[in-house]
Amino acid sequence: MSTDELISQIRKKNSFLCIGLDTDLSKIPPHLLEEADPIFSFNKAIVDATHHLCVAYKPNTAFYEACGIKGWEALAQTMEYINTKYPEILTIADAKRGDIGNTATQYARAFFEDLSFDAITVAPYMGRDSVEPFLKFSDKFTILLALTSNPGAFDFQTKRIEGKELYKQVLETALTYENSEQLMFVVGATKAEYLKQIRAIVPNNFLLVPGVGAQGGSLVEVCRYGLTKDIGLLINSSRGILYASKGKDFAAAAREQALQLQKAMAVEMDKI
Ligand SMILES: O=C(O)c1cc(=O)[nH]c(=O)n1[C@@H]1O[C@H](COP(=O)(O)O)[C@@H](O)[C@H]1O
Repeated sequence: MSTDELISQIRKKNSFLCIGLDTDLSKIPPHLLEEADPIFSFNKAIVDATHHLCVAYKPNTAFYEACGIKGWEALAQTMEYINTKYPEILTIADAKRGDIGNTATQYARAFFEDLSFDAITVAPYMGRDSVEPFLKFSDKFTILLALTSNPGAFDFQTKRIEGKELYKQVLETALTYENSEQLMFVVGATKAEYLKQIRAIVPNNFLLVPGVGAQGGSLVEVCRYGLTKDIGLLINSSRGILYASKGKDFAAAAREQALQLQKAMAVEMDKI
């Protein structure tokens, strides 16, 4: 998927919502546990109930890997379902990979070729040769962690090295990578006050912003400095949507939560 196609989907749906498919067997409605593949059944119901309100789905691979082969199969089935039934929707593998070049190439093949994801989250710590193998896939996005939503973000990311915060150096250096126009950056919604400075460094790249809802980030605050004339934002919510109800109405409850976020996004888009 190209950036232009993503922007056109956002304008069509009046939404820049990304729904995180962090499917946790201990949190899904108990009646689904009787099904042959509870993870896929849950994801299918969530996707069918919310696809018109969002432009991206982001399965976090940890939740699938934790279930072994069955989890991996459920992830593959979920991807096949979304890509077949809703091909216009961006799919993000939240895998947070990062390794030396030849290994990075295998990660890229696993998620872009085998599972047909449109994008993957990548940790920048190992530098250029660990990121560029992902960027070689021309129709795919590589989403680099810049300033994350968790408290531990202050351990390293905001520390100054030679006078400049590490997350700023990540942004600036990543822009020198080959095919950097295919980069997006992760900025936590809990760090909204940093967005003005971040936008000054990366005015054009999309930002993936997790941390609204369960982690306490504010959508309005994120939009204040993050939104650009070409939108430039994907705001993610996982638990706040997926687990709105543990009853048989879980998909309708998820749709309602997604609708509230979509409506708030439409208001923000009207301001630009
Ligand atoms: O890369 C991510 O998606 C990510 C980066 C970050 O800084 N913070 C963060 O919460 N995430 C992911 O975004 C999702 C947030 O989930 P909720 O807090 O339930 O909405 C989880 O899958 C996290 O792993």
